[in-house]
Amino acid sequence: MRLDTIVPKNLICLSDIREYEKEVYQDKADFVIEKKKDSDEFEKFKNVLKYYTLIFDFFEEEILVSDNTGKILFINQKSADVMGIDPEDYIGENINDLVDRKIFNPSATLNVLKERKRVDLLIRLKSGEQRLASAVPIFDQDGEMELIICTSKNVLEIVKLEEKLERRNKKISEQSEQINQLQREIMAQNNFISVSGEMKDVVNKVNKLAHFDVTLLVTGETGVGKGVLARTIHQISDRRNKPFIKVNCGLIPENLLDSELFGYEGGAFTGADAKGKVGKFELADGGTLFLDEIGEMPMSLQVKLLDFIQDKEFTRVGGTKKQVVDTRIVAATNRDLIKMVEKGSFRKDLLFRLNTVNIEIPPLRNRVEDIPELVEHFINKFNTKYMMKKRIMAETVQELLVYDWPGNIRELEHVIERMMLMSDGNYLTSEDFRINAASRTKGHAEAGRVFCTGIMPYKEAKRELERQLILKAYEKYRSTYKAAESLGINQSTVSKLLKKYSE
Ligand SMILES: Nc1ncnc2c1ncn2[C@@H]1O[C@H](COP(=O)(O)OP(=O)(O)OP(=O)(O)O)[C@@H](O)[C@H]1O
Repeated sequence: MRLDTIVPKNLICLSDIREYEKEVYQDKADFVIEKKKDSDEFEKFKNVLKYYTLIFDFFEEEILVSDNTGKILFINQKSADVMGIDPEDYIGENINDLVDRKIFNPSATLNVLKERKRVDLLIRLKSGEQRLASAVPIFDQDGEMELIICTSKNVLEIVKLEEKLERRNKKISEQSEQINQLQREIMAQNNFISVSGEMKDVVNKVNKLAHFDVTLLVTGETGVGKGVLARTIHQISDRRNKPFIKVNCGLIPENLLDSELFGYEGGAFTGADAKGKVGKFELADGGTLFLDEIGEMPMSLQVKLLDFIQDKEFTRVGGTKKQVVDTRIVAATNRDLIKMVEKGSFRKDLLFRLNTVNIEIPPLRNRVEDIPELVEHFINKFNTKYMMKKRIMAETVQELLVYDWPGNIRELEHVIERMMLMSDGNYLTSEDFRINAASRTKGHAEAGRVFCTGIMPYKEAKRELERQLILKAYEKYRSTYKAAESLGINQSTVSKLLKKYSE
């Protein structure tokens, strides 16, 4: 409700309102009624006046309104209390009188009268207390100054608030420094190397996202570090003291994956434990479930996973009761899930759910600045492991920088290990690299030959050949389907053998 719609038109300034109010309270209603005969309007006005007086008196801020000559029109209760005066004694007086009586000094209102613009200044009250006064001029339609509204507040309170704010900001920055420190320590503990700008961007993204309970999808070629990153995310997150459970969806045969992930009730199927079994989702309750090679997950389980992401509940195999767990999902893949959706082998709705936030780790060839530090890290690691004291020639590092690294960091790690084991001297040379680099071994594989270098029991040799073939194919493709295709066998055989030889 606007005041000017209620207040009779001839009562336009606050001094008139105050007068009007006086008339009301002094029972001189005749005068008012004579001014405006409509008694309904008068009643409405009386109420509005009452409300506005109440509202202004309720304000914590001190308010003093004067006209364009400095004549005081209105003083709210808080202002009167602070100045130690009775408003009635001063309504109609000039601001100068208050200044002369040293009720306060200087006056922001008097400054506005001179400057015709907003004035903020520190004033001192008779009590010696300081206040911050802000006075603003109000102009009419013709640009004439009509009113000056002056508000003032306790400086001490402002200072106290500022100090409080400063203390809080300091605490926040200390806390965020502690978080940064923790993040740096975790990265260091995990030997997570990120020298390049590309990897620094990844680390920044992880640091921002780790604390939010959002499902994450980590993508990148094989061996770029998706697994290490998933563990790092868990350790940075507030779930760090709860379990981190990893499941490689490509390593577990399709028919077992459901019960592995979601568990089963006693006697759910032939051969099942009579007591039932808790699945990985439950084991990871409160923590993180890392679903590696998510692209290998069968369609039937994709639906179940999608339901879980949406509702945080699932049913064990052979059960009917809904299990509710607080498990965060971090998934990873080196496959192109968009293409898989197009081909119909991955659910579009699941991809959308997983892809809410995607962290893409670039291949090593696109962030060669990381190579020298990674090389140093792996040399130290294998020196400790094999009790060696080997180092690398600068020119060898140069060669490592220009190599393509199709198997990324995992390949680099294996090449360094091979070089260290096979080299004769204490310095790894370019020759060592050329002999042990993956491109060399690739040559043999492409030739499709297997050499026997000695005699051993037939069964043992067959088993060893099978083990090497399966692990090599999987290491190269990181997909049981692709590995199966390259070996000319079916995917379930690859899954079964991988499980057998990975244990
Ligand atoms: N930033 C890094 N700093 C140090 N070591 C790393 C880094 N990233 C990866 N590694 C190392 O490289 C190897 C491969 O990493 P990881 O298994 O996480 O790769 P991945 O992308 O999950 O591979 P895949 O797709 O084949 O499962 C591991 O030994 C890991 O410790």
